[in-house]
This record gives sequence, structure tokens and C-alpha cells, in this order.
Amino acid sequence: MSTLLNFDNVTSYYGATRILKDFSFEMQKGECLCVLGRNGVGKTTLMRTIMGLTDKSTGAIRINGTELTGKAPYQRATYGLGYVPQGRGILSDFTVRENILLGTFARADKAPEIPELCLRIFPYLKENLDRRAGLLSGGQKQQLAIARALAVGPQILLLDEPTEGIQPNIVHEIGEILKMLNKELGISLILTEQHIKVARKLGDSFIMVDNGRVVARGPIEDMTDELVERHMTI
Ligand SMILES: Nc1ncnc2c1ncn2[C@@H]1O[C@H](COP(=O)(O)OP(=O)(O)OP(=O)(O)O)[C@@H](O)[C@H]1O
Repeated sequence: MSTLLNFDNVTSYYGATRILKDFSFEMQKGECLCVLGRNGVGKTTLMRTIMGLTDKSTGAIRINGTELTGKAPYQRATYGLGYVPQGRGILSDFTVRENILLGTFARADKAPEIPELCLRIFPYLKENLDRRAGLLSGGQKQQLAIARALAVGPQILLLDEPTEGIQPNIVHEIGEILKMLNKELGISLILTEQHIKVARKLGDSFIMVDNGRVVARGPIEDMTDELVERHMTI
């Protein structure tokens, strides 16, 4: 395995407020990394920092050794980052097709077509390409957000609470798709999760965040009930 993503002493700000503090970790190619912690500790900020969406960050973030600091979000996407934001960020007045095509603008090869993979794994989207995205259910919108991120052709898929607000049977379905993308197609995943069960099932490793800092990092087997109790219960 080789290092895909490297965070070296990263501090990230909204205005003058430090949210992530001296954040360091490495992620290997093919890894599924779960980011855990209570509400408000900085998990979304971690995702936004990777994408260059916070007001300022210091320290170094590298993907395959290439420095991302100072690069605009659309440039970062072309290095192989697909982002599924919390709340999904679907454009309601656009069709399913148009929403997926948005992802292709950040493709390294600039091909303006929906990749076959996006439709193969989400048959509902394939059958409803001309439907207005605002009419989709929560679970279908999440599929659409994942398809749009996959249209980038990512090496890493960043998923912020992918199972939030979704019915249990769809949570299972999305979990299976993420597992396939990771284990069969080799796409690395970083996901924030409130469902410990999903994290344990999908994750190879974890980062526990508290108050903007990494308080534990290791293989998922090391995420003990005691750690969960200490850093996740209110
Ligand atoms: N745009 C913003 N401007 C200023 N402060 C912000 C902004 N977004 C988040 N924060 C603050 O940054 C801190 C971390 O928030 P963040 O959303 O990263 O946490 P989180 O761990 O993802 O929480 P949740 O699980 O509730 O999504 C919080 O104190 C929050 O109030």
C-alpha cells in the first residue's frame, strides 16, 4: 500500500476561529477511513478543509504527494476528489442527468458524458434521468449525490454523513454500494458516520475527533466501546 492522502499539522479556520487544530494523519490507497465524533467537533470541517472550502487553512495537505494548499476547490476535484456533502447539495430545479453531469466538469479527461458506472449501480437514476431532482426521495437524492461525485472519476470519495435521515433499508443498500466501490473498484473512502454499526462494517480504520483534534486513530478493530463511550456519547 502507498500513501494517498497526507495531513500534516493542518489548522483550519472559519473567520478567525480555529476549528481543526494541528490535525495530522495519513491514509493509504484503497483504505476506507471513518471519521467519528460528537456533533460539532469538526468532522464536516475536515471534509471542507480537504476540498478547500473553509476560510483559511495552514499546514500541508497532499494527495499522492501533490500539495493541495492554495488550490481552489475545482482544482482539488481534478486531483481525484469526489465530494458528497452533508445535506447532499442536489440542485432541485435541475434534472437527474444535469446533476450528474455537473460532476464531469471536474474530470481529469473532461469527458462530458455520464460514466457508465453511475447508472449501473443506481438503476433508479438510469430510469429517471429526465426527472426533476427535487422530486426524488431522500434516499434517491443521496444516490444522486454519490453518482455526481463518482462522475468526477475520483480516487477518494468524501462522504459526509451518507446515511443521515435515510430509512434503515436504504442505509443498508447505500452501505453495500459503498463497500463495492471500495473493495471491488478500489476507490478510497473517507466517511463521517453517526451509525457506529455502519462504521464498523465498512471501515478499515478510524479517526476519532474531539474539539477539532485527532484523539484516536487506528484500525477499526481498535475502536473499542470504551472509546465510543468516551468521545461519542453526550
Ligand atoms: N460556516 C461556518 N462558520 C463559522 N463556524 C462554523 C461554520 N461551520 C461550522 N462552524 C463551527 O465549526 C465547528 C465544527 O462544525 P462541524 O460542522 O465541522 O462539526 P461536525 O463534527 O461535522 O458536526 P455535525 O455532526 O453536527 O455535522 C462548530 O462549532 C460549528 O459551529
